Order: sequence, then structure tokens, then C-alpha cells
Amino acid sequence: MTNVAVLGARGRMGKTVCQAVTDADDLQLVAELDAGDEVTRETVAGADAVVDFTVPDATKGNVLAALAAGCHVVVGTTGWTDAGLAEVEAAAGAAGRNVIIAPNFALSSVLAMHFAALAAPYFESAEVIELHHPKKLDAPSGTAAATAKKIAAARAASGSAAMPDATAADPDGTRGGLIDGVRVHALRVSGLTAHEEILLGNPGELLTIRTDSFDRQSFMPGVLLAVRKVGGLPGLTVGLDHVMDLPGR
Ligand SMILES: NC(=O)C1=CN([C@@H]2O[C@H](COP(=O)(O)OP(=O)(O)OC[C@H]3O[C@@H](n4cnc5c(N)ncnc54)[C@H](OP(=O)(O)O)[C@@H]3O)[C@@H](O)[C@H]2O)C=CC1
Ligand SMILES: O=C(O)C1=N[C@H](C(=O)O)C[C@H](O)C1
Repeated sequence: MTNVAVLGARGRMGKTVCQAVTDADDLQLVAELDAGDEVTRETVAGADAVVDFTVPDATKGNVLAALAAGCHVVVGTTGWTDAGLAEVEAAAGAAGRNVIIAPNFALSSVLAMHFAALAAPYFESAEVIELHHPKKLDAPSGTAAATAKKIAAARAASGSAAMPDATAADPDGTRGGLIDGVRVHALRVSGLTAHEEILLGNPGELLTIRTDSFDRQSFMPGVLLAVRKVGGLPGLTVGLDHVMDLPGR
């Protein structure tokens, strides 16, 4: 039996994770913590693994505290910087505990990112559109940022030329943000949950890769997989694709 503590337990994702852990035969929910609760050896109540779905401003502090409390950590919260990841990697090494951070635990989204990276070298244009519920705090989504970075890395590795774009003026920023040279567009619309579209184009053809999370249940198989695997993946792992060991990575 693996003991699990959930941080952000009163949030949209945290509540869903608490239920999924409770429903799993091999996992036991031992602590539900939220804003205002300290993360200590006592409050995590013997957890082997801590799951963090909180807010970008709090997640790094939570991860460092959970490592100090002797736990492995699985993180879904977005907003990570390279410096923050390096700090966590060092802390995990020092504590002898492991951390998995994934911008998206939905299998459809992990596969969409993977397919986009595989396809990117074959197209001259690539842009990312992410669509979310209006209560989301950060933009662009962590998933869209990761997607853009994977596309950019694949294009760089294959020596792709710069994308064609004749835009000479964009005073209102309607061409979207640029992440590693890839355009990213963020939509916030009531009724949506979490969605992403990746458009890859050549003269006369278009490949559209789309992923839709209609329900937060979609993230649970990935979260539980990470909880079950984190003890065996030394140090810091970023992205569920590494946990799933996808072919062609
Ligand atoms: N990786 C993935 O697959 C997914 C990632 N996410 C990401 O997960 C995060 C949470 O999303 P969501 O559940 O929708 O957000 P919510 O706002 O619904 O939940 C966040 C919860 O964390 C609490 N909280 C705030 N500060 C702290 C703290 N210091 N310690 C503990 N808890 C705290 C909040 O409390 P209060 O409201 O009182 O501030 C709230 O209950 C976001 O970054 C989101 O982008 C979301 C879905 C999937
Ligand atoms: O805030 C959300 O809802 C989501 N956040 C993650 C992100 O920023 O990529 C994952 C998913 O898109 C849902």
C-alpha cells in the first residue's frame, strides 16, 4: 500500500485526485492539505508520495517542504521556470527522494505533444492554440509552453528554416506570444475545461492535432501512474512521456 498526501485538496484538481486515490485499491489517502496548511513530516502523516495541484506561486515551496519531509512528489501545478526545476533537482538529490513534474497528465495531451514533435520537422509552419476555462490563473498553459518547446527543439534538431510570416505590424499582439520561436495563442472561454490544438502547415496541406479534456477525470490515470512510478524514477523527471516510456522519444 502506498500512502498519499494531496496538496491543494480543496481545489478542482485536488478534490478529483483525493477521490481517485481513495478509489484505488493499492493507494491510501493519508492527508488532505490546502492553503494555510504547513507541509511537514507531521502534516503529511506518513505519506510515501505527496501530490501537488496548488498554484504557481506556491508549488516550488511545497515540493521543497515535501522532500524535506521525506516524501516523493508528483506535481501537476504549472508555472515552473528552468531555475525552479534546477533547485528541485538539487533538493531531490540531497534528500534521496524523487519528483515527477508534468504539465499535463491526460494521456491524449501527452500523446498530442509527442505527435507534434514527431511531425514538426516535416512542416514549415507550426502554431499552438490552447483553450481553457476562465478561472485558470496562468497563460499560456503549461501544456502549450511545453508543446511549443518540443516543436522548437524538433525543428532545431532537423535544421528547419524560419517559419514564413509576412506580418509587418501587430500593435495589439493579436499574433500571440512567442515561445522558443513558436506562436502560442491562449483562449479563456466559459464552458471549456482544457483543450489544445496544434496546427502544422505546408503549402496546400494542414495537419491538425487536437486534444480535449472535457472532465478532470481525464488526468487521473496519468496522476495515479506517476504516483505508482515515482519511487522508482531517481531524481527529477519532467513530463509524463518519460514515465510512459513512449517509443520514438
Ligand atoms: N498537470 C496537469 O495535468 C494539470 C495541471 N493543472 C494545474 O494544476 C493547478 C491547480 O489547478 P486547479 O485545481 O484547477 O486550481 P484550483 O484553484 O481549483 O485549486 C488550487 C488549490 O490550491 C490551494 N492553494 C493555494 N495556495 C496553496 C498553498 N500554498 N498550499 C496548498 N494549497 C494551496 C487553493 O486554495 P485557495 O483557493 O484558497 O487559494 C485551491 O484549493 C494549476 O496550476 C493548473 O494549471 C490543472 C489540471 C491538470
Ligand atoms: O489549469 C488547468 O485547468 C490546466 N492546467 C494545465 C496547463 O496549464 O497546461 C493542464 C491542463 O491544460 C489543465
